[in-house]
Amino acid sequence: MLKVDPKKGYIVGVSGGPDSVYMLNELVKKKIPNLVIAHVNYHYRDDSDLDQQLVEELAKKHHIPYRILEINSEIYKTPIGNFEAWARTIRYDFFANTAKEFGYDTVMIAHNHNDHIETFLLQKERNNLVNHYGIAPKTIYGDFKVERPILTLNKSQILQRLEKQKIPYRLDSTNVDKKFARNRIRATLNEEDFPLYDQEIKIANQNLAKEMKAVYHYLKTNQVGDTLKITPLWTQLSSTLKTRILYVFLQSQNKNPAQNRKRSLLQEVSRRLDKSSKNFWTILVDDYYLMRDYDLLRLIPKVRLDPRKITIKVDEDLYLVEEFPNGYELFEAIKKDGFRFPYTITNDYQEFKDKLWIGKKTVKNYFNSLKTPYLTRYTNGLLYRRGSNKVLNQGHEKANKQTNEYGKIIRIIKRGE
Ligand SMILES: Nc1ncnc2c1ncn2[C@@H]1O[C@H](COP(=O)(O)OP(=O)(O)OP(=O)(O)O)[C@@H](O)[C@H]1O
Repeated sequence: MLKVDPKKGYIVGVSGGPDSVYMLNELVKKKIPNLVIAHVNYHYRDDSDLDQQLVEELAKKHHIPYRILEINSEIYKTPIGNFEAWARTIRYDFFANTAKEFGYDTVMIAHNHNDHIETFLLQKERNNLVNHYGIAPKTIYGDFKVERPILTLNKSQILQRLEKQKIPYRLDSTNVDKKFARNRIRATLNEEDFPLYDQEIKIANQNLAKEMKAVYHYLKTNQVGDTLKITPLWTQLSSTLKTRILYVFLQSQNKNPAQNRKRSLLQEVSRRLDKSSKNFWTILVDDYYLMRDYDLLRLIPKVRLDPRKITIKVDEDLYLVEEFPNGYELFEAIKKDGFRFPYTITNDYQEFKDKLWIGKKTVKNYFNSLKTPYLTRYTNGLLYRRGSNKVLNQGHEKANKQTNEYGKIIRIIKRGE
């Protein structure tokens, strides 16, 4: 059992199954004073009340405060996509709330050695991109820590000890409905092979740590917020490293595509980045775009690129220029043109790149000659008068901080002050 600090307070996740009942019993034996038991009754199975009953009895017997979360079974009338993931979020959020209530910062969970090995084999089989192989003894969930004190104990050891000490438990409810793949792996697992797997996991995690060093080295010099620079060095990196750099880049921006989508998406991005002839492409992922913009890879919320077209008919509409990052430039262009309303403004680059002209060039050729970033092309507004194909502004200028200031002026004009 991992070290437990008797001066600290802990939330203990007890399902009523053998692992968590054993863990709780060990903590009681160690006389850890500040424990709180947390149990979720999902009401997913008919006998889940018996699990809750056992947990409550244990809490009362050992004089440990406890919190129960009961899920209303009505919720199962509408289908829940990924049950495991949903149940986990409910559980961890409840643990977090309980920890907050008691002013503690750590939750104890009873994953065992078998869970650890099974997880690793599943990760390997699925070729998952992960932050750690197997189950980590300590992790972070939001503001609190998750510790797994019995991670080195085999299931058989736990069952034997429970048997020996005549400690009652409920059949591990959480395992009954475990996914097919895990059950298949479980059925073929032999605890005698665990030392071999442990060695394999150790090496896998060591290699991962080395890889992460290279990843951070690249990101340190080439990532600025939601933008990743693709340097000439990129093509020389191994495909594994490229995939992982992209993975960590997305994670750093809280963009985490579902596991089954992740690898294929990152491979696709990596493949496209290697085709250096294309300066621009986008891939829509959920509510954001991954955009190649010359030597940059950008993450952009979808709404930012939505094409818009507005008309400015009178003075009172002038404030609408603020909808575009180059609002200041647009206002200046209207002023220079002598306020000859109506004007149209659009950021629909795709639609107008060959139809509108800036000087002697089409918008597309004009921007290409200046190597204007595609983000600018798709967000900045182009100003023209209806019936004319002549753009009255330059459109390639970066977003201007003065926009707001001019916005104020525009509002003042609007109010006629
Ligand atoms: N209904 C529950 N109430 C309280 N604690 C629970 C409950 N279900 C699970 N736990 C805690 O989580 C541990 C792991 O349970 P289980 O193996 O079902 O989780 P998992 O789905 O593999 O992983 P995760 O803990 O990340 O959800 C249990 O031993 C117990 O400590």
